[in-house]
Amino acid sequence: MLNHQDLGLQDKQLIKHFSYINGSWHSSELQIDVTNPANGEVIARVANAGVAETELAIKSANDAFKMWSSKSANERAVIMKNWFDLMIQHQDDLARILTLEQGKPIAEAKGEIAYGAAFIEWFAEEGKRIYGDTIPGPSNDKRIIVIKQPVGVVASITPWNFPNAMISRKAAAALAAGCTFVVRPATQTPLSALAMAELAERAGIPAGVFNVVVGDDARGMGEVLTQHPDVDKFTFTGSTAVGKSLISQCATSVKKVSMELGGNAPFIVFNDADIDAAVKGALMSKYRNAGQTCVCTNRIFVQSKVLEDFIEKFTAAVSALTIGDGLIDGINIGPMISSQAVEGVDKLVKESVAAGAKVILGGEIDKAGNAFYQPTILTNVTNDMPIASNEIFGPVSPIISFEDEDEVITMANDTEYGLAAYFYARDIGLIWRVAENLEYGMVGINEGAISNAAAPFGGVKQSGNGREGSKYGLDDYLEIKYLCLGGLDK
Ligand SMILES: NC(=O)C1=CN([C@@H]2O[C@H](COP(=O)(O)OP(=O)(O)OC[C@H]3O[C@@H](n4cnc5c(N)ncnc54)[C@H](OP(=O)(O)O)[C@@H]3O)[C@@H](O)[C@H]2O)C=CC1
Ligand SMILES: O=C(O)[C@H](O)CS(=O)(=O)O
Repeated sequence: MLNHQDLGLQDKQLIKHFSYINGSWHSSELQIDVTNPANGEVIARVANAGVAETELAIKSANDAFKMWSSKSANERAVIMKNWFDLMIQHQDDLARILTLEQGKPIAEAKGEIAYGAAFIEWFAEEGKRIYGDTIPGPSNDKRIIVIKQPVGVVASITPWNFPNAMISRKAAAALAAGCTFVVRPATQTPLSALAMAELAERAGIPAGVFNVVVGDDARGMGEVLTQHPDVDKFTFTGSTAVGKSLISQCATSVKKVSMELGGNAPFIVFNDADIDAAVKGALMSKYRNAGQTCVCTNRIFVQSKVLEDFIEKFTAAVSALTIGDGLIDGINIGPMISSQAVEGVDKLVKESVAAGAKVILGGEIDKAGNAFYQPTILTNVTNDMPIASNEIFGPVSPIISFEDEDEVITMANDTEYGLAAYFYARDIGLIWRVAENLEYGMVGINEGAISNAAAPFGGVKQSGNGREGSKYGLDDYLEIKYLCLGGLDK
């Protein structure tokens, strides 16, 4: 196992080994090996918390709720701004920790830290704008008043692919609303979450307000987080399959729920598109994080007149991508999260080739190691092939040709998912018709990178419910209370 000196951090105190509960580090036997997916090296060992620690974290959050929610929005904003400043100040170390445990290229990891911190900055300010209403009543002896109040204790479970930003996207809104927060991060990537807790403590976030419980008993800890009577809201980011199970667990106590789940994004190139811009957008939306994002392009639809031109230019661009250890400057494609994930992607490719798809680039596990999959392009793909009907979650571009607008909208919508979609066109009538007819929560028009703190991130159909980021992102952490003030005519 590497010791802290080998991790190359400026601030070695950012590597934490124990869950953070009620403002203290809960020591117990170090049982979970955190490994670098690029080489399988153990970079740290962390304590394996479980149900008991999860219950303690919920109790701590519940005990802290009155204190935190009674602070003014300004008071909370000052503390959150400290947290934002510390995240930015330690951006390089946080990015290095992230790449070491998750694998993404260091430039992307730095981008994730800035993206994650942006939610803290955004919601520190947004918390000051939690407005209520007065509504003209049915008679002059009454007044109708609406106030908004924090829902209470928020529990969350987050995935490995964005181990910093998926936590801050939730915690920032929760804390700004006056809620307290418990997160159980993915077992493979706990270090980013624990580093966030270290900086939260330094920022002055009071004990019990932000808690991180790390453990490999996902199911047992999840049952507590979704069913404990002191949890008022549950929020999850991860696969649709797990999300469905968690929603049903929340039903037992009718908890507020928000879900950011899987996707199957279409990327449509129309005949009148700027092909160079479309190639750039497809590269960004497909190969970010080695294709391991829920908003990654999953199917590329190209209209027949521009098919050959697009394939030629896109193939040249993908061929230029470099694959290797994410810590090496200039690497575009790091390892996937595990060799098992690589095998899953390779299986989809091989099954689709057997069904008639053609590999024109890549299509194999890379010589860099068993967690590396070559940036791949398949042509002659149909919408019913495994590579098109499944969420790939890997660096593979299936290209499907089409003739007309109605045909491609039908194919693009033919999925249970509805998270992100993208298309490139210039005719304004076409743009409006396609934007309105795509059944997705987010649509990139002549743009392949659409995620930012100001925008409402979320999906429809089986990609989830609720929105994260933007002014809408607070709604999931607030309750509306109606006050009827009567007897005013005396
Ligand atoms: N919509 C969005 O914003 C996002 C969606 N996703 C989707 O998630 C999938 C890939 O991410 P991945 O992490 O593999 O997804 P998973 O759903 O397998 O895991 C997500 C989290 O849920 C935990 N978990 C798994 N099973 C259970 C359970 N039965 N009870 C409680 N918790 C559980 C995992 O813990 P552990 O790690 O210990 O297994 C992890 O922390 C893809 O479908 C992707 O689209 C991912 C990121 C963002
Ligand atoms: O987990 C994910 O896939 C993220 O939500 C994608 S993004 O927010 O970084 O675009």
